[in-house]
Amino acid sequence: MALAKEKVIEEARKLLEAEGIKKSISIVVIGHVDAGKSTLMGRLLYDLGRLDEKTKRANEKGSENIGKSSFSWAWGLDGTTEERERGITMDIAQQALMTPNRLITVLDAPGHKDFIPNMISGASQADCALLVVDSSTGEFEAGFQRAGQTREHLLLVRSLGVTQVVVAINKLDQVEWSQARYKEIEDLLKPFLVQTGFHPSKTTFVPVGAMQGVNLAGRDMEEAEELNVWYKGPTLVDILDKLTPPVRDILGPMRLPVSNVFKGQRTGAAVSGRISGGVMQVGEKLAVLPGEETAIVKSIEIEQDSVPWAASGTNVTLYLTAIDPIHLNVGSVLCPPNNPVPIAASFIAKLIVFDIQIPITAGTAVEVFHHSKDLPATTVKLISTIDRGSGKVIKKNPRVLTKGTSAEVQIDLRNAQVGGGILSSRGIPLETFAANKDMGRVLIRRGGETIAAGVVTEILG
Ligand SMILES: Nc1nc2c(ncn2[C@@H]2O[C@H](COP(=O)(O)OP(=O)(O)OP(=O)(O)O)[C@@H](O)[C@H]2O)c(=O)[nH]1
Repeated sequence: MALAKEKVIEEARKLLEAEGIKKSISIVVIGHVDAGKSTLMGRLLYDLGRLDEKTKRANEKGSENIGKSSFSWAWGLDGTTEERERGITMDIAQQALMTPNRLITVLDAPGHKDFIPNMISGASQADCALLVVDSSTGEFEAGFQRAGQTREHLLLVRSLGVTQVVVAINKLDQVEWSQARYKEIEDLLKPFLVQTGFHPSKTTFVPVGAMQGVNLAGRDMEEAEELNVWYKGPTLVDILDKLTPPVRDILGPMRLPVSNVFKGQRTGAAVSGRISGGVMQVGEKLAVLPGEETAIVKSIEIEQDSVPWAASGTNVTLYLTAIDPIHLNVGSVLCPPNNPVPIAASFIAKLIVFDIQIPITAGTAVEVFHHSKDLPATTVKLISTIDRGSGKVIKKNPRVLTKGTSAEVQIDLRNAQVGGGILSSRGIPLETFAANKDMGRVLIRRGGETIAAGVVTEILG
């Protein structure tokens, strides 16, 4: 028997307010190629008891066999997730970390070449970014200069509404744990972070050595001796444990943007994603947008546990009945049939333009990337350029948008059938950023390259 909605909301509220309960938060790991992202996460999983000895040893052996023993920690993330065992291909690897006060979902993008699109789907679900930088001589500079990914990733997560960032300054063992080098990198990054729109109070720096596990969960070890001479601050885990959790809008309408679809033979249709508003419960009927289909929630899983209901901010797997799995797609949105997400084909977005060579003009053919889906669109009208700091209009009706500009732009989806015809020409489920943060973030791409990112300010139709 399903509980009355009010009852579920009441229970959710009680649970959220309860003392001692772990607050959930999602982080996306970003940084230049080879900065040590996977090593850091693999080692952290191990230190926090999420990677067992057997897997660790198998990874060491496996990576040694192919002559890449220095990558053994990264294998903890890249090879053996539960999802892989179930034979599911994922856009982004998800891992859960447990710190004393936080349940942290880590969104890590596997693969190198097509990294940016994967990172984007991670970033569009994240509350916080963990930026890993390589402190070795020349390497930080390489990652930070124009073509390096450090700047681009930071700009991207910020323009998608992520406001908190933790910067792990890694590989300090390569520079003899030099405090001066640590300070130098911090001093170079700080002004850039402010300029990108991160408030200094939401920015934390931490020195680490991911490979040796120095200052991740602790630094009570021989390898940390040199660091301990000058660093008395928190460990990475201490910092993660104090991240500000997202405000959960449990009273708002329920929205579940689908980030993965599983079509198991035994289990039937299942979807996963992070609830971005409201509450849902077993037995509830949900609309699957875009389209006319509905489904019934057969069961809800959080972290492999079956639960009767789930609230906004939680990553869930839903098993569904009364629907043909053919109607479930990555990018679909599940919501109550009586309070659906608007379907939009034309909207205004506030964008930040990336480091592009060819400027954006009115009429540029682009792709809108929203919740793991790419859709053909046109920048119909360049409304104004905006000062990033004050938010004031600098120029109305600009002729072109060049790199680094902030602007309001009208975007129309083009008449095209996409992704097996499921997302039709009539539009996509979209809301303004003010109504729902997760539903109101978009990326603009051109020829596979991300050229701008931002938030939806108005739905035109
Ligand atoms: N000396 C040293 N090497 C490290 C440290 N952390 C990572 N590495 C090495 O740096 C290399 C790259 O590490 P990865 O974890 O694969 O880096 P990544 O950022 O995930 O790389 P991509 O997935 O290619 O973007 C590996 O050879 C690691 O062993 C560290 O603290 N010290």
